Amino acid sequence: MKWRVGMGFDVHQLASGFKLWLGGIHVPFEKGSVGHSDGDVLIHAICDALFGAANLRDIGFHFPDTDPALKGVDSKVLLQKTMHIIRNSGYEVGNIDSTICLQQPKINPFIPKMQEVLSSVMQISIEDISIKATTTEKMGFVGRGEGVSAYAVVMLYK
Ligand SMILES: Nc1ccn([C@@H]2O[C@H](COP(=O)(O)O)[C@@H](O)[C@H]2O)c(=O)n1
Ligand SMILES: C[C@@]1(CO)OP(=O)(O)OP(=O)(O)OC[C@H]1O
Repeated sequence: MKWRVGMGFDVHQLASGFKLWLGGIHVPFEKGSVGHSDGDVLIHAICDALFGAANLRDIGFHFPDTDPALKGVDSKVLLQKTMHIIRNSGYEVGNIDSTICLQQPKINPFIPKMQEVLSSVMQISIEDISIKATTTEKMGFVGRGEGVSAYAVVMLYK
């Protein structure tokens, strides 16, 4: 069996008047993520980790932020399309580990639902999807509440 690792990282600005989408679910908060899409930073990091592991460029290559058809798109649709590309290349997902960097709100209570939604979209087991969270102890752009970032690591096999 051939195993390949990939990593993904993404950042989105947080601003009032936008919804906070994370891991495919809406997290109630006074600010939301700004993006060409719905700004789901965790899904974007996972897509980049998947593309990276398969050496298939990145999310912006496949889904350009200049494409008017993608304005406001649900990132779950992008993840579904990404999985299609990955499976068409002969790969299956081993497991995912990820970390969301967000000063507030606390997202631990939402993680089981995110795992459930991502499992359904990606057609992989919940047990293979790890989601963690950290603040940055009030330092930097995340700590000041100006943005949210996410890291993801994916193992693929074929
Ligand atoms: N947005 C967040 C950030 C963190 N958590 C949880 O709190 C723990 C402590 O965070 P520190 O940044 O102070 O280390 C962290 O391990 C997470 O379990 C969270 O739920 N949501
Ligand atoms: C998802 C895409 C496409 O709608 O747009 P954004 O929501 O701006 O997200 P980003 O992670 O900056 O880049 C990937 C884009 O191509």
